[in-house]
Amino acid sequence: HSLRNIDELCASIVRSHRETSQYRLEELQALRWKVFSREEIQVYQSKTVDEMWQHCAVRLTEAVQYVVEFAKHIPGFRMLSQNDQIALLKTGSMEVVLVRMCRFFNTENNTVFFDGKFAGTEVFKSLACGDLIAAVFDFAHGLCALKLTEQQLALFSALVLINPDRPSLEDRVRVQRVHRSVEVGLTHILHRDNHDSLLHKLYQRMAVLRSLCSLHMEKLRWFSQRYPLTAHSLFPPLYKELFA
Ligand SMILES: CCS(=O)(=O)c1ccc(CC(=O)Nc2nc(-c3ccccc3)c(C(=O)c3ccccc3CC(C)C)s2)cc1
Repeated sequence: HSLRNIDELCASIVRSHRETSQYRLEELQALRWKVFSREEIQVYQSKTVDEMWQHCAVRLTEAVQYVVEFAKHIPGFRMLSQNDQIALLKTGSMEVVLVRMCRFFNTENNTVFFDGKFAGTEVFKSLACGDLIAAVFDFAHGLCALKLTEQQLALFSALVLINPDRPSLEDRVRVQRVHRSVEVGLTHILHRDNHDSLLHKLYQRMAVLRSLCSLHMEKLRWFSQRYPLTAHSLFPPLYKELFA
């Protein structure tokens, strides 16, 4: 790995992250105190379980579509086979959405940017999966505490996505090679930022991420069994393709 290659790899991943975030950090910062009124919260809480799940699935699918775009611009990712790209996105896209949440989570009032304003956990009450929402908020809190820069977040997102341990990969060795180059990039960035201790903490967060995503899949299975019509006909196709 010549230093030039590593710098080029980092630059392209950071550029891809910036171009595939629906909102710039400044925009989210400017909206931080725009929270839902009691009446608006009441409207969310009076939705039925399947209406609220459908509403979240649409939002999540939109966030996942941007993650797919992010992946496509990562140099090593494009070189992988179609099947391996899908296999990595199937399990990794939700994890990257959760990692990106540290951009749109306000730790001061425990709210997340959702539907144009910042929402507390009470907004998601009608989802009937308080444990998933509490776990997602806790995870976002923990990640925000690491105060990642956009560059560190971009490299960490790529590292989470290009995971050679995913099931049903055809060319695991090739994924390992790309994973290692991204890891060298992240280590390089953290060293340059004089924050070497962060890598170990980020690996600990990755373990929490996996359990959070399996909790999400478990809830999705519960939901699809209880509301088969909504899950099969009204969920966005990409959501079904990736999560069902
Ligand atoms: C990510 C790029 S960005 O420009 O920063 C950006 C761009 C756009 C937005 C707006 C946005 O889509 N916010 C969403 N919030 C949540 C959410 C909802 C419940 C709690 C915590 C966050 C969404 C979800 O549906 C979600 C996300 C992760 C895990 C679980 C869920 C809900 C489950 C039940 C499907 S989508 C925010 C930020």
